[in-house]
Amino acid sequence: MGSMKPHVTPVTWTLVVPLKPLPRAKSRLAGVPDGPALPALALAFAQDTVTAALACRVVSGVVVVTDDPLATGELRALGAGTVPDPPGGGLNAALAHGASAARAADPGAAVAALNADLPALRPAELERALNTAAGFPRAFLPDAAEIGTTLLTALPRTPLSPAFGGLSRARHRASGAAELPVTGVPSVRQDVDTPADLAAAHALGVGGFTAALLAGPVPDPGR
Ligand SMILES: Nc1nc2c(ncn2[C@@H]2O[C@H](COP(=O)(O)OP(=O)(O)OP(=O)(O)O)[C@@H](O)[C@H]2O)c(=O)[nH]1
Ligand SMILES: C=C(OP(=O)(O)O)C(=O)O
Repeated sequence: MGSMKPHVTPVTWTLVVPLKPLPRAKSRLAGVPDGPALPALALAFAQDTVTAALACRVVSGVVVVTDDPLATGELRALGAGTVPDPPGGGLNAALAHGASAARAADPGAAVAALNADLPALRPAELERALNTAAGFPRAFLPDAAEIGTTLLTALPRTPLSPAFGGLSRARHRASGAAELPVTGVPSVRQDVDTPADLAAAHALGVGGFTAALLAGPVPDPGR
């Protein structure tokens, strides 16, 4: 006798992670007194993001889009693939290029853009967000500040159509993407742009690369 459970096709995802050249990254963290150098911090965030993403059971691969030579080597060493930015394109062109590269390698790939600044990312929380996203052609997760986006997903044969930057939550919603009805995934939403974000990520628990850089007291954003 057959099971009464509905048949659910498992979806595995190729994640596309954009990363600016490290010397230009994380400019809004510049106010942290006595903090680690910003390029080192940006690399550690990306290393922790990629490590957690590759440990997620529903992630089949990670493609980092970056022009940074140091980050390219370090993230490939973790098991990510890398592609350079298309010339002169900016963030959304980089993401579209990464999604194209993923689908050139696997035409049936489900793809998702994930920010590189999620140092507290937990594989189990990412899995819950992605499993929820499997129910929508295109979907997104707003960032902790509720105005931006940390994750944008597209099922096979659906264009990713990224519209990141600034007030991207409203832009992604207006584009027809579903806002993911998932709660309890703070680590997927906690991007780090400001000293206050860094303290919030630290409270959630950051990965090993970022923790090593932050060894010692966390800078107090109110100081
Ligand atoms: N490949 C690529 N990634 C980008 C580009 N612009 C931004 N990113 C990445 O996109 C994500 C969000 O970027 P932003 O918030 O604009 O930049 P940021 O370096 O995180 O922070 P700020 O310098 O403080 O604005 C981060 O993972 C960035 O590294 C780009 O032109 N190319
Ligand atoms: C680019 C974005 O992120 P950030 O908050 O890092 O600017 C965004 O949220 O669309």
